[in-house]
Amino acid sequence: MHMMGARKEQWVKPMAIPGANQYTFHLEATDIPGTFIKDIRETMMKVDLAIKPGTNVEYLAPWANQINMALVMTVEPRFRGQKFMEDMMPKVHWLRTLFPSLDIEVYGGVCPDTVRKCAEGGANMTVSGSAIMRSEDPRSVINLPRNVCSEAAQKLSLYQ
Ligand SMILES: O=C(CO)[C@@H](O)[C@H](O)COP(=O)(O)O
Repeated sequence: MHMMGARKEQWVKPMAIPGANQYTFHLEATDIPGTFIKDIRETMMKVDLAIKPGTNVEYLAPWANQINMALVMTVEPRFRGQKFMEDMMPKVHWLRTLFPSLDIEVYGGVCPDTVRKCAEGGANMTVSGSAIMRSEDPRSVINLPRNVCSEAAQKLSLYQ
């Protein structure tokens, strides 16, 4: 679950009870990320921490060892079909360098033309909405990130 609305704290247990297994919240939306992480962890869900395009990635670093995944948003949260913000890739690369085993996701405007940039930056997970819905071959759009991310991860590990 990627929670973008207000009062996300109140939804932790209602999401866990029917079976959600991961809970993504935005760093910008809480003053108490540590408490929130602990509350999610207690439900046995994975903890994922997201940052919006305007947020400095260094604010995420103190929490990186307590989460399962960092989500670097490449559009402003809200609307489908926005343009991929390539200038977010340095954030992904910075996180990958500091936290080599952290899952890093990119979300927003990810399509066959942009997925390689995400993977080369260091993302190992991507989310696509519009690209799949608009494609005449949605299966290939779904499969491509898996192949591209795994190739890029191999290359990145060769350079380390
Ligand atoms: O939900 C959001 C952002 O909050 C939408 O921007 C889209 O769901 C992102 O996916 P794409 O359509 O850009 O792939």
